[in-house]
Amino acid sequence: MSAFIAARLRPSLAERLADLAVQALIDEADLSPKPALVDRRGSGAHRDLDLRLMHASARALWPAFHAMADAGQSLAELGQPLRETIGRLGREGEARMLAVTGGVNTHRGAIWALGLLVTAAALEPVQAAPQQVSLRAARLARLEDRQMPAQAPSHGERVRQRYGVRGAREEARCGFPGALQHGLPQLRRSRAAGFDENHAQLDALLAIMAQLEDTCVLHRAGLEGLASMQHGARAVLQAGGSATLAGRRCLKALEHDLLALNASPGGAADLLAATLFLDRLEPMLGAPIGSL
Ligand SMILES: CC(C)(COP(=O)(O)OP(=O)(O)OC[C@H]1O[C@@H](n2cnc3c(N)ncnc32)[C@H](O)[C@@H]1O)[C@@H](O)C(=O)NCCC(=O)NCCS
Ligand SMILES: Nc1ncnc2c1ncn2[C@@H]1O[C@H](COP(=O)(O)OP(=O)(O)OP(=O)(O)O)[C@@H](O)[C@H]1O
Repeated sequence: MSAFIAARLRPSLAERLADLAVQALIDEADLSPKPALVDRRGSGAHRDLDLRLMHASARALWPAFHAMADAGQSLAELGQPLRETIGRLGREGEARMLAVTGGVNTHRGAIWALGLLVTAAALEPVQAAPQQVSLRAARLARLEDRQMPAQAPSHGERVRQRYGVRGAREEARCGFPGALQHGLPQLRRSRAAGFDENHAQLDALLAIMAQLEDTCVLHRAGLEGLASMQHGARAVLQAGGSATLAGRRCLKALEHDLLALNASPGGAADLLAATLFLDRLEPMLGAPIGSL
């Protein structure tokens, strides 16, 4: 193969970042057994979601992530034009998601979190450590999007007003502490303890759930649901994590409690996808191009 053809077959940076984001969404959806969320076993607490829909939605978002990465590279400056461009691309991504799912919200929070992270990664791919990328994503999230159309209050908006919690916007503006301070450290601790990747990822999800003010849970199950999620997740980790017999017993109890309350930790699931993206980003960018 000539060097010219080989160069044309290499995936671009934007393509690799979109691949990584979509893969993080697919892996998050597939991870099982997640308490009350869509996974390989079923739909959890959801009546309008299933695994096939989550996969179709994740794949349909590839062009949106690609366009955000492209914008990061071409505008090349962390400022208002980039913020407003990715705001528009994020809304177009949501519209595409809704078209593919027949109006069901499969990935609203995930488009927001991963969209910011993909853009932040594309801006300065040589500074790809989780801390560096999430800091740039936070700076983007803190900029106002003046083009944002007025909308009816979202579930998150209503919950924020009712309970005074922070929600998805603030989580991003603070640099995704759920992923950086809880998900990622737990993922790496569980791997270091010798647990397999599936259990390490489940433990990472539980570490996020143990402290997050998840507006999905608050919307469906109020403060009682939030307390159940946080205490139940903490109990699994304190029992030794999802790989141990005692931990698995607690995980079953947690799922039982969440299903009884119709609560589903969708925000924590989004932050697990963000955790997986950040965990894989630096190794992927350091690898020779085309090796993904
Ligand atoms: C910020 C978003 C998520 C809206 O948030 P809001 O809380 O108002 O809406 P809503 O309740 O519909 O969805 C929030 C979603 O975030 C996730 N979530 C819930 N709680 C949390 C939390 N504490 N932390 C992080 N994510 C959470 C859940 O998946 C939930 O479904 C987003 O849709 C948005 O405003 N996008 C605008 C387009 C944009 O600017 N995009 C930028 C580049 S992607
Ligand atoms: N595996 C998963 N299972 C369920 N939800 C998930 C999963 N992964 C991520 N999520 C997130 O959860 C959110 C969907 O939750 P939910 O259906 O409670 O939201 P909603 O549309 O606000 O509420 P409702 O469907 O109760 O009216 C999505 O924004 C999505 O990003």
